[in-house]
Amino acid sequence: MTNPSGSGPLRSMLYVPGDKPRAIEKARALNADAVILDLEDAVAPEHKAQARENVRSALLAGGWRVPVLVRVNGLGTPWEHDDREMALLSGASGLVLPKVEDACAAHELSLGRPLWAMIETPLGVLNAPAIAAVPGVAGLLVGANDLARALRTRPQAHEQSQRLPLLYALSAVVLAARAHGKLPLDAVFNDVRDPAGFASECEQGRALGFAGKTVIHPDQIAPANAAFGVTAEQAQQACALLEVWEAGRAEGRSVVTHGGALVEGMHADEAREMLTLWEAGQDQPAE
Ligand SMILES: CC(C)(COP(=O)(O)OP(=O)(O)OC[C@H]1O[C@@H](n2cnc3c(N)ncnc32)[C@H](O)[C@@H]1OP(=O)(O)O)[C@@H](O)C(=O)NCCC(=O)NCCSC(=O)C[C@H](O)C(=O)O
Ligand SMILES: [Mg+2]
Repeated sequence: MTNPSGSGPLRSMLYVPGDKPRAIEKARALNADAVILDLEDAVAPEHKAQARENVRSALLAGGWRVPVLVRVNGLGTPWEHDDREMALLSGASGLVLPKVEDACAAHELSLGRPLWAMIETPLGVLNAPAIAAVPGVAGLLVGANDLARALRTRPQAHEQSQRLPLLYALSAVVLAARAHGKLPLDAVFNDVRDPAGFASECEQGRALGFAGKTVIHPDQIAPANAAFGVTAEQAQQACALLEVWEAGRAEGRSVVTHGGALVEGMHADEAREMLTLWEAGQDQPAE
């Protein structure tokens, strides 16, 4: 799925701690489809002010190839006002607001810049449809660490069943976002030294309907881009399906078969969407 604040895909969104200037500089050359400069949970209270200045400098310096969002501290914290002002005045592509629990919070921060609402509390999940409906909200990001903590679930204890304790919430976020034409982005995978686990979680996220994945380490970018992107083979299959579909339509048919399987209008739409994503992916630098 493509990015509402730009034209590219949003297969991967990389969190970068605002208090790590080296990581911020490194992020410029990485192939994530968007970068989130984080002022919230990755930054200790005593480093908040310095992190805000680092992020301000990085934004004002410019030269970013992809949208750069700022995750501000939450409403009601001592830092939220200064974070928000800095992000808006320094040219951030959008804001990420943590722990959004209702539509009012999203309205409050909807200031003409795309807003990405994090759903990471039980109330946030229950109110996700109203939050997604706020016009300035571009998408919903799942915060599975905070959510698991708040729900007292243990997703890791269910490795074989793949996030079973969170499945209801994950699907609720996808449903809410999709119902309002917004983008759902899957949660981070904490173990940066477990590529197999990460790939498997990406596959699950894609199957659930997420448009992409939030990531925390450079090594997670390429696998996320692959999992949420379109392969050359898939693009070829989409072209072949569309050929069969168009030929059927020219004969006045609205149902055809391709490789023995039913093809209707929604399958043709899906194939067109895949080709759009494929073409957008071709504009990105090679992995
Ligand atoms: C997870 C990490 C702490 C791992 O750090 P470390 O072991 O030091 O990583 P490496 O030594 O493998 O790093 C290799 C090089 O890559 C750079 N690097 C690492 N991470 C990033 C990054 N995110 N962006 C850019 N560059 C990065 C290092 O600087 C090394 O470079 P070099 O020095 O040139 O060799 C660490 O990866 C990290 O801090 N990740 C981000 C953590 C974060 O942002 N957390 C907050 C967002 S997630 C969240 O809050 C969850 C959500 O809210 C929820 O509730 O679930
Ligand atoms: Mg969180």
